[in-house]
Amino acid sequence: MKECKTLQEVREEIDKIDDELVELIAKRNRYIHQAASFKNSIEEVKDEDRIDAVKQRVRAKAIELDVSPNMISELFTKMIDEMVESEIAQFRDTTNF
Ligand SMILES: O=C(O)C(=O)C[C@]1(C(=O)O)C=C[C@@H](O)C=C1
Repeated sequence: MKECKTLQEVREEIDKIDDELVELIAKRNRYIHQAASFKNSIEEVKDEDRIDAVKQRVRAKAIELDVSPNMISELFTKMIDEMVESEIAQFRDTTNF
């Protein structure tokens, strides 16, 4: 990690990380759309067991990296909720459900 000399430099680094985060979320979203094509029902699209497993995994990762697990849980809950809705919309579009 870079040792910054000024607040301006810190903010430039934060901006770069924010761009990377958004790019990664967009990439995750594209995989969500691929996932829809492997599913045969709305129950499969909204797979509660898998959602729980994802959330548990990222909570454990947050603890390992010393980041608030509650913050990570909230971020992932919001992100997955939105992605499930968009996966359902895509599923309905492609299956005329
Ligand atoms: O793993 C899947 O089946 C996905 O579609 C991905 C994902 C996720 O966002 O992680 C989204 C919807 C599912 O309900 C479960 C998990």
